[in-house]
Amino acid sequence: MGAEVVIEGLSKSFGKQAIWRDVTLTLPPGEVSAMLGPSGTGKSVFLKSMIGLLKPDKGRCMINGVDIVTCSEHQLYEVRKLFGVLFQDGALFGSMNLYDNVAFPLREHTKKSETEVRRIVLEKLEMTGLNGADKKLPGEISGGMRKRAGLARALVLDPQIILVDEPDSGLDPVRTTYISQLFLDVNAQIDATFLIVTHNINLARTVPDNLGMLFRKELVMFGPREVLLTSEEPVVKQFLNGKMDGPIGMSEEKDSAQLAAERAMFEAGHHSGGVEDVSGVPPQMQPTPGVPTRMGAVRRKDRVMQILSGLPPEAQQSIIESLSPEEQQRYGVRPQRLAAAGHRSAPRNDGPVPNQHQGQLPDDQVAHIPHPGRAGNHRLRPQDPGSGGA
Ligand SMILES: Nc1ncnc2c1ncn2[C@@H]1O[C@H](COP(=O)(O)OP(=O)(O)OP(=O)(O)O)[C@@H](O)[C@H]1O
Repeated sequence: MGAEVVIEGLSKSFGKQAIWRDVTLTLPPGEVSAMLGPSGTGKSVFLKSMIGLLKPDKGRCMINGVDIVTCSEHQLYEVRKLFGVLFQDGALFGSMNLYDNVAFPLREHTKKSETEVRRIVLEKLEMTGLNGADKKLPGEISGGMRKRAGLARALVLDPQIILVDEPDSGLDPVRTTYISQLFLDVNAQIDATFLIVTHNINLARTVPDNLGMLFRKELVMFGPREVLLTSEEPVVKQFLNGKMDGPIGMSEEKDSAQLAAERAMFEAGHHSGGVEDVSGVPPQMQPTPGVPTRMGAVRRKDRVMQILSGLPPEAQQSIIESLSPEEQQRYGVRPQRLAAAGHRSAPRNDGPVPNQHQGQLPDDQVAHIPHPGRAGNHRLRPQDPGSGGA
């Protein structure tokens, strides 16, 4: 099973420029998580901080009991072996063919024989759909193939955590879906913990188990996908819909004057972009038939049902509706439309909520997002969990 990553109060700045502060979240082992955020909000910096390529100013990032913010160089070297990283362009060596690119970490970091190296390289090339492409140079293949080769290389040291930086960059929507399918298939096969950084809304809505968003130097939210996808928070809705209407502006944020001027313009009929209203929780993509069951998804179901009563009502409903009738019976929950007809819809176990920040966003973990033109901070809050719903 993949490693759990526990991040507490992590902050990063470059000189006087704060990138993000006080980020707290847990990547559950073997689950697929994604981090959204407008350009420049520090998503890549976040990934680099997780593998110790950049040093956060404060906070903790615990992996298998080691805090990579304060650990020794030797410990960091060991922890890094747990990671596989897929960079935007695959980060392949242009002068090496795919075989040598994929073999590189094995030759560099292990004492495996060339026979063993060959077995592993061919296995990973097959796993990523690159059978027969081993002699090609990176310059001779498509962007999608380069990304798959980058993934094959990220897999050779049997990583427990896989970090993916903008997998859709340079890819058309169909190829983006194929690489998303590959992530889920690989996750099912090796049960590694995934964190994907992306702007791609299709991917964000259909691939991960958990979703988070960075904005205005804060983690706006992080938790089960249903929480963000049903959120009424303006910044989240605007981002999911790709419209100009909302707090995100050309260079990340708008001041109150610009916000008001643009609002008036859109109310007067100016097109705010986007073609349709993106809302709700679409079904999650599944591993390709024949690929093993995703154990991360199985564990996630139990985990989310344990924290269900602490989630916003809309998210609770979506989660309940995504369960089969048998699962609803097993967990003792029913969809709300049945509740309206007099049935019970809340989980029967209303005990303590473990690991609350995985969705409930309690007061001390809700991001404080300063809104321009308002006195004090506006707190992003889920709807009151007690105000209805499941
Ligand atoms: N090594 C560095 N030194 C100084 N500033 C940096 C460094 N790396 C990143 N930054 C700054 O940190 C900010 C966040 O950059 P980052 O690339 O993480 O954003 P991002 O959210 O990944 O953006 P995009 O979605 O456009 O890739 C930017 O303002 C960038 O200029």
